[in-house]
Amino acid sequence: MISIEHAQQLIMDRISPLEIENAPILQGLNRVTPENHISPWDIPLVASSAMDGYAFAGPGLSGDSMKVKGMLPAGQYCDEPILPEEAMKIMTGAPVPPSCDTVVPFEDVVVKGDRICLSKEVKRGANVRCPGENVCRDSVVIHRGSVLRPAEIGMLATIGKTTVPVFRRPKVAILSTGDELQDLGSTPLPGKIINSNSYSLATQVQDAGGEALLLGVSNDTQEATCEKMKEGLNADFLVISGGVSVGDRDYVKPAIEQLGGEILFWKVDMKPGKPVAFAEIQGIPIFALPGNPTAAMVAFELFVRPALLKAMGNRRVFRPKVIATIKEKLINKRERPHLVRGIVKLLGKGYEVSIAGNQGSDRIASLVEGNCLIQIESAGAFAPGDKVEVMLLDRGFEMGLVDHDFSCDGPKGSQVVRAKDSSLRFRMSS
Ligand SMILES: Nc1nc2c(c(=O)[nH]1)N[C@H]1C(S)=C(S)[C@@H](COP(=O)(O)OP(=O)(O)OC[C@H]3O[C@@H](n4cnc5c(N)ncnc54)[C@H](O)[C@@H]3O)O[C@H]1N2
Ligand code: MOO
Repeated sequence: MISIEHAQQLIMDRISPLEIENAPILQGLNRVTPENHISPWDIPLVASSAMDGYAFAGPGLSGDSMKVKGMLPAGQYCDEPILPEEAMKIMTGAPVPPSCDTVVPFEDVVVKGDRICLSKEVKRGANVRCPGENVCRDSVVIHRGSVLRPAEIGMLATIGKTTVPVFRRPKVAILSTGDELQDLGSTPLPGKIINSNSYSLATQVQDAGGEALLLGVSNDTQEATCEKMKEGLNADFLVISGGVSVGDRDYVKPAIEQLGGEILFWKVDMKPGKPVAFAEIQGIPIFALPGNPTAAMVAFELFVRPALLKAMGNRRVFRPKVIATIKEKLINKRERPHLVRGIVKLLGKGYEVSIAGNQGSDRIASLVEGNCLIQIESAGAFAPGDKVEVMLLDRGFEMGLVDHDFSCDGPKGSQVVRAKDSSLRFRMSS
């Protein structure tokens, strides 16, 4: 059994960034660009007004009077000379006429017929944006390796780009294994359950920026598992859930071997998620995650998400961690480090974390209610008030915006009930 960190290292060593493609800028969001982007022009291109007001040749003294020659809206250029003791009415963003260098806002003049009178002193150059002041021609405005957020997309548009080179999104095939699985849209028969992992894992892929391809379910035979896995080898990654432990019908490892794959590790010293395996078949990275829904999602967070982010050119691939004050006692009597699902809140005095209900590896409710993982080593113990490191799973919480409060009243006619083990409260219509 290897450590989480060692497993992550082995994975990262095997993942290289995918090819680069030119995407329309609207499809560049949250992706990484491998190139520096240089502005072909100055912004503003010519000196322009920062205020709605009057342009004139400055400076101006309080009481100075000027004749207003006309009006310049944004988008119109005027090279007509403006003489001393003359001014041009000008709107924000309009080019300042070449014979002017100063703008006085409307608020600082008194208008008398076709003349204005300055009500205070105006320094030369006031309220004028110089050429290149915002963006300088030939300067790098976005550096290679940047993640394109809305601000970067806006900057690309500012410098006239319609497309942007970005790393390709990985195609990630998702396969669930197990005779007990029924398709979504049916009601589970005794002994059966709905295949939920395909959907949680597919959306984790999407959330990371990848493209999920659902392969459906393979039955618990080695032949069926091999057949379905072969389909997944057309993708960039294959993520499998279930069938990777030591049960009589756990065929994922034998199927990988039958397909000539190399298993790089199996079993990580962690709970949930111990029986996770990482392999390669024909150069395609294969993640075999445990079937337990929470174990599968936690293992995805730790191992698959960073790999997908690296493939998309990201330098920061691991979730951020913060120090939080724990509200309850937490003890790990197990032999494995435990990744406890928690609820972290950003309060005025910093982060505070509580435990998200029952921590069974099957309890997806702990991830519905929770938004972070608290790692506690084997035989570790935290007392209320201790500072603990928590991994934020959720972007709202990176900014401390979301408050998971399940106690609010539901719609009229509904009542709040608790799941049997009180890990989650939810609403039921009466
Ligand atoms: N004797 C041992 N038994 C088990 C061990 C062990 O070390 N020795 N490890 C346990 C741990 S830890 C885990 S985790 C599970 C993982 O087992 P598998 O990966 O082989 O998963 P399955 O047995 O196929 O399923 C486990 C559980 O998850 C449910 N499941 C499976 N697929 C889905 C799906 N697509 N959607 C929703 N739920 C799913 C499945 O019905 C089982 O209840 O093994 C322990 N056993
Ligand atoms: O490690 Mo398992 O993942 O306990 O459920």
